[in-house]
Amino acid sequence: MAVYTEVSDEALRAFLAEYEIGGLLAFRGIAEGVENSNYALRTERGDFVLTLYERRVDPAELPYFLGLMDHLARRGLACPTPVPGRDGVALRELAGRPAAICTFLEGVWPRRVRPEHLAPLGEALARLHAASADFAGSRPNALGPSGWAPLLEACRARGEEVQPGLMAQLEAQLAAILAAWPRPGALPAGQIHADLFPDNVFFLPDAAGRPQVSGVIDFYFACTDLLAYDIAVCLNAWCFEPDGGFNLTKARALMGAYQTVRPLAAAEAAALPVLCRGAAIRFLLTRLYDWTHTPADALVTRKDPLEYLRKLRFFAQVESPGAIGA
Ligand SMILES: Nc1ncnc2c1ncn2[C@@H]1O[C@H](COP(=O)(O)OP(=O)(O)OP(=O)(O)O)[C@@H](O)[C@H]1O
Ligand SMILES: N[C@@H](CCO)C(=O)O
Repeated sequence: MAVYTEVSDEALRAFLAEYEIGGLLAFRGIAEGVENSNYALRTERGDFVLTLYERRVDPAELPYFLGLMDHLARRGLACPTPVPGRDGVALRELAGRPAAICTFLEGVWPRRVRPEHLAPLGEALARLHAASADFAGSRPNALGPSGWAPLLEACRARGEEVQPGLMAQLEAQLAAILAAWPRPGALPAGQIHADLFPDNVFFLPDAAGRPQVSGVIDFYFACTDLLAYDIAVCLNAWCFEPDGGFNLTKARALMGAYQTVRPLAAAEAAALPVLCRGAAIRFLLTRLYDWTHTPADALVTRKDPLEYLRKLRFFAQVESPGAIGA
């Protein structure tokens, strides 16, 4: 489910008349994703994705997201490129919602992550960081360290229903993470994706059958924060096996390929364990919030918060960055 706003054939044709992308041949709602309404469009000029921005996206932040995608695409990163209308404006309105059309990216995201995915992922992430170095915009990370305590409070009333004792554990973990968090200015910062999970990275095989990144999507959590925090998000999202075990081979492949493009400073490598704990508690808390605030019969699939409690515990006992591939 991710078509909250229905668009009639007629309204879409009128909307497309504002663009120079040819006449509409076909369109369909895209079921994946939970935040926004997405439609795949085929026009006389090719394939596109139409997004109508829904409740959780602040319209004032859309110029940052679209500007960043445009900037990265111009620098050769395979990410959706916002398509402007005839008047040069990409952010428009359709069916009462802010809306934009972006280029369609080929490829599929890995349902099962294999070690071969990690090097192309690491290289793509480092290229994203390098390519955004001269991007002029900025956006504070609303889901960064200063947002975690308020999120925890918002979960307090019902968090214990998920697991008894959970809130006390999270409080202790959060206090330890915040105490060890890098001071402002201590590590390189820039534009980060901040949600680079497997379902946001498309792959296609090269001539030898090896997976290559064909697209990075969903920049709607992107923000200005520590670059190494993006690596920490990936270590959480890509390097654990279904049985809960941490896969060091995957982590090393990710880190090694990242560093062929942007070598980590010693301070970044040293901070990686606490950044991983921070990333784990971020996804734990947003999942816990959704779990405790979304009715069980809602159309949206709730994600398991406890998966991230296990990851948080793993990273809390890591003693050296080498144990997680740095
Ligand atoms: N530019 C694109 N090219 C090809 N497919 C795309 C593109 N953008 C989105 N999609 C498809 O739409 C689906 C949903 O997109 P996306 O992940 O951005 O949704 P969302 O609802 O905004 O975010 P979330 O994943 O956070 O719920 C993707 O899984 C993908 O199948
Ligand atoms: N990727 C996130 C959802 C969007 O932030 C998760 O798996 O919890």
